[in-house]
Amino acid sequence: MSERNLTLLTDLYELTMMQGYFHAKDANETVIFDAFYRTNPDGNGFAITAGLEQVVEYIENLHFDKEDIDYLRTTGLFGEDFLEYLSTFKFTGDIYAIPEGTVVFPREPLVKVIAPIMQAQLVETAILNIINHQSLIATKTSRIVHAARGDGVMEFGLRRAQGPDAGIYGARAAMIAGCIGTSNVLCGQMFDVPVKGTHAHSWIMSFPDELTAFRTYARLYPTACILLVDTYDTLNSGIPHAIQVFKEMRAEGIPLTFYGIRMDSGDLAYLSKEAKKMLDAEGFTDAVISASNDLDETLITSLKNQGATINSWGVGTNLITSKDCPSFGGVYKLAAIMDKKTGKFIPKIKLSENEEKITNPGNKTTYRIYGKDSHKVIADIICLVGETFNEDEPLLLFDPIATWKKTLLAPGTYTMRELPVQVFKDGECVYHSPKVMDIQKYCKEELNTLWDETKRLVNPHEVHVDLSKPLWDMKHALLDKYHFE
Ligand SMILES: Nc1ncnc2c1ncn2[C@@H]1O[C@H](COP(=O)(O)OP(=O)(O)OP(=O)(O)O)[C@@H](O)[C@H]1O
Ligand SMILES: O=P(O)(O)OC[C@H]1O[C@H](OP(=O)(O)OP(=O)(O)O)[C@H](O)[C@@H]1O
Ligand SMILES: O=C(O)c1cccnc1
Repeated sequence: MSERNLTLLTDLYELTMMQGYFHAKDANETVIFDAFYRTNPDGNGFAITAGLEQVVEYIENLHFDKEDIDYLRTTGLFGEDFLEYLSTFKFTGDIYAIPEGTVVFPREPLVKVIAPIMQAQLVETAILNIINHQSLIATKTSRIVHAARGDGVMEFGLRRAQGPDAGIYGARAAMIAGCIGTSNVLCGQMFDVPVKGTHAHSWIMSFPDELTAFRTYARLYPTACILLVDTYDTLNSGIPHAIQVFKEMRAEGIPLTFYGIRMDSGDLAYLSKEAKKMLDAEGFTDAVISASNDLDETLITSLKNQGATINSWGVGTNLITSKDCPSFGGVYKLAAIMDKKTGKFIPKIKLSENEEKITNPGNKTTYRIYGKDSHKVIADIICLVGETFNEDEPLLLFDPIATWKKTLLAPGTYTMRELPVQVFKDGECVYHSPKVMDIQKYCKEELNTLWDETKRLVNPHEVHVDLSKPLWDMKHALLDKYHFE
């Protein structure tokens, strides 16, 4: 997969603009673009950024093959001199990004591209496509995992994903955000993540009777024996038959290490409580009681509140498609253009009637501020590259819109961490993507830095993302300039 050439995975306008820059402008003009999003998906209090490894692969493989150029010629839009230029095209710029699995908030540059304008423009679409998709699924998964309150959540969505890529990379994002395994075997192979599963109704239906189906499965997979109990009658047939098989295994001295039932229909709260009683009565107190059937964070929360005894969750459709929030609104905006004479960046701003949509200009970075004792996030601050902070001095934070709202952090009460890292330098990758399970561990630590109030699923407490005074001043100088011009 890493060999895939995704160079033409772009919107046509990126290429027509590129050709325009090639002819009409200095094609080597260095610019800065920021990829960021404006609103957390699903009304969540944060997002989890994901997809950087695939962005790195995309940038590393960026080149126009002969077939790509031949195809572009057929559109009739591009001149031979431009097509000739494309034949030697490669990415030569710098990229900074917030590592995968990090908790992020609106307006923070997740990826910053500093490159000649033709290169920086071309990569817009693919970067957004990759980051938007995986960050969406990672954020959705973190909500589902949160609702499960420590129970394992398995990703079962491949059959319902919007095509193979959404299945593979969605499962990757789900693993980053805390699933304990995926049913997607290709994802397991590609990213070295645990693959897990039970069996389908067809297994039961293919045998003359349920008991024989269960016995056969138990003999084949005694150490991972989760039996699907709802094919015929959960309480009167499925669970009694499962118990009978577990008893037989016990009598034969087969260790019951990981065993239990899965329910895929009916009232999961009622059925799980009944199942627990029946299993406990026979001494199977540690049996797994797993459930699936169009689950999501709301249903899992409801089932928990109803006292369901489910301790393992299989979630497919609603997770892999992020069904109730199908897009992550990441955008890619020009933030600065380098003045060739001075080598300094000239900040650029996109105006809007909607204050939230006015972009933050300049060459920026983001710092996270933590309470020194609590180690929890206090706020984030977007500032200009080169600004320095001293944790032994007071730090004044102010709301960038309602500027009278201020917080003064006393010296020694807070710590700061810069979020983005350098990923490409002069076109060379200088970043090593961690393994997915290591990103999952890091993501868990990240979630631990949030107060519960920010993690709640409905009306979470908002973490403020402020601007430093120099950035705020720069932004407002530009706003004044455009207002008066
Ligand atoms: N106690 C419960 N409280 C809230 N929702 C539940 C409860 N039990 C099940 N559900 C959810 O209700 C939805 C419909 O469940 P239902 O029992 O109707 O499944 P079903 O679609 O009839 O089953 P089948 O797969 O056999 O068609 C599913 O999303 C399921 O997860
Ligand atoms: O419900 P989801 O969250 O999407 O989880 C995946 C579903 O896929 C399987 O069902 P199957 O495809 O056999 O269809 P079913 O819904 O009719 O059981 C499984 O039994 C789950 O119900
Ligand atoms: O292994 C399972 O139980 C499974 C896998 C995919 C979809 N539904 C269930």
